[in-house]
Amino acid sequence: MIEATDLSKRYGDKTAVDSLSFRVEPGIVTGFLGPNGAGKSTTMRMILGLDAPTTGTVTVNGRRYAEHPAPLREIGALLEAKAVHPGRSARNHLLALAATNGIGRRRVDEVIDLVGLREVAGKRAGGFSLGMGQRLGIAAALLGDPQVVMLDEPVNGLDPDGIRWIRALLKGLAVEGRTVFVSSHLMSEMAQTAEHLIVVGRGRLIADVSLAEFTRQASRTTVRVRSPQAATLRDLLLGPDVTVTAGEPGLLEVTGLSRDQIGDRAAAAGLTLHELTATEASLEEAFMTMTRDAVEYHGEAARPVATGRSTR
Ligand SMILES: Nc1ncnc2c1ncn2[C@@H]1O[C@H](COP(=O)(O)OP(=O)(O)OP(=O)(O)O)[C@@H](O)[C@H]1O
Repeated sequence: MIEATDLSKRYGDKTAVDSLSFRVEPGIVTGFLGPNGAGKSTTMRMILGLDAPTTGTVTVNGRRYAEHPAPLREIGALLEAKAVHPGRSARNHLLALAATNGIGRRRVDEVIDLVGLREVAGKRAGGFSLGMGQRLGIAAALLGDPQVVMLDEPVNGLDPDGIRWIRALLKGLAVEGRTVFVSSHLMSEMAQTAEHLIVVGRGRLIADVSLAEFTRQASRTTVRVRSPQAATLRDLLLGPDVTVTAGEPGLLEVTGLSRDQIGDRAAAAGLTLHELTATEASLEEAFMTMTRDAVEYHGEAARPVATGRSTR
């Protein structure tokens, strides 16, 4: 388990992480989601003791990283920056890491097999593709057979095969009962991978919610209805929990009724429909709305982060 309590990090007058409190539970994949610059990498660096918090604490399995006698056995991490000697083979890189952490050679071969690098284990890591480099980084993270695995944007730049492989690996690690914490700035990616979401914006916690709950909240359906008798239809549909917005002539946008209910009511009243389309807000849209609100609340410096990511 990872537990952050009132965790903050300031660089000069820049607050990268702002009073974050959350728990990352074992047995599931938890997504750490936020737009670029939200403070995800900084938080992960503090979890690993690479950056000292300005205030607050963060523990891994009940202790700060540095207080663990063998931290690699508690938490394995892959941060964005790679630290592999390009002239060294994948196996030698892992052997060196294992030796300095009291881990046996057998485990090196195990992790090489686990990440599918057996055939290239003797080759120079400098010649590795991005995907192979990522696998090597994950092998290093798993070397100590840690209960907690943490990856910063692991699918960035990977091809679909690599992405599928990482998703399956993360889910497998969670099924084994491990704590799996993975960051991304893409809601669509987290929707495929994570069961729980911790969402941050401008260093602050915006949501700590299951994916199922997030999806339920996000998926408000709107039905587009086009009819030559739009005004009559509008009066027919309006009710206590129903909103009807009139757009261009003949077009209505309805929330609070399903597509079928609208079609049935129109048919019963003998009204003609030219279009009846249900549109669901995508998770990506819901995420952007959520982070944009938080970002705006915290001032104009954040605006480009939110608006710049708009897909529309
Ligand atoms: N060493 C540093 N000195 C000054 N500012 C920093 C430093 N490290 C991070 N920041 C700032 O803190 C904020 C959070 O950065 P961080 O890298 O943690 O965000 P992130 O959510 O990981 O973003 P990304 O998805 O782009 O990696 C950013 O505004 C960044 O510019």
